[in-house]
Amino acid sequence: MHLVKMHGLGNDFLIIEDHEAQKITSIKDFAISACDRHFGVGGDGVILILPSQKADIRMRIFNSDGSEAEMCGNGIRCLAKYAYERGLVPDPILTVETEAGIIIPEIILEDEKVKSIRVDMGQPRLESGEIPITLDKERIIQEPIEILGKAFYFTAVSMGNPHAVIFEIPDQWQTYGEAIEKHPLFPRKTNVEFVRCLSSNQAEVKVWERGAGPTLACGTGACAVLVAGALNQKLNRKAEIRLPGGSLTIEWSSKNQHVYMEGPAQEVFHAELSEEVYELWTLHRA
Ligand SMILES: N[C@@H](CCC[C@H](N)C(=O)O)C(=O)O
Repeated sequence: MHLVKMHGLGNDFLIIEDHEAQKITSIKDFAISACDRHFGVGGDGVILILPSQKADIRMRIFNSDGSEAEMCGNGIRCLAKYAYERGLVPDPILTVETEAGIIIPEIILEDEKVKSIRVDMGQPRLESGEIPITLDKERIIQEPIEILGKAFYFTAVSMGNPHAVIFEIPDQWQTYGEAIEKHPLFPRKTNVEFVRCLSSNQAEVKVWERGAGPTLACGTGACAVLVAGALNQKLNRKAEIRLPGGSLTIEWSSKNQHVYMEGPAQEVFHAELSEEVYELWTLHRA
């Protein structure tokens, strides 16, 4: 099986095209084994590039625990670069069908090379039913929650996938992140962003991802931080979101309310997975 490893700010993915993906019997088991950093290839998730009836191509994203997510911001930049450079799409502006709807990445070229990818991420969803969250309130903005004996305030934003944004970075943020991910308030679990605003144009963020744990970056998470920051008058509608793996520029347009994310994507290596390894992984998971 042929796969390509890519990353967006250190948030890393195994990219697999449709004809190769058809060889996989259980994508959940495959994602767990392949993403293992010791016994597998290593990655935060697996991305499948599939044909689409509604857009140029379709993306499916599976976290390293095998769960499927609706959207992935860093992943869609990787997919866009992959698809453009291999001629899977004709134009630098492409449409991608995701479980969160149609998303539109635009390849930004410099000297005919891909410099960055700017993605129209669509409008954020703020209604509690759309997050989803089981609180009887229209929107969840600076809502108190007690986690492991500590009081937090969080703002809930969906970028197709759920995010809980907290304007504080506690020492034990990973422990709190894991507990919030699985809190019963979130029936589909949640990604968690811990934020320190450095100014109205810059924020530092630590991310605990649903289904993957701490990652070096999260594109949808950065978008959720900007939206939550603007809603709480902590950030302007355009800001640099600094993640452990690097920065993303995020803008929430006041014209169409769409969120735009710009950042890089990098190819790391190609791999051929032997039948022997695939069988070993299958046995290991059985
Ligand atoms: N890292 C991604 C988000 C991947 C999915 C997420 N873990 C979820 O389950 O929602 C990003 O860059 O957005």
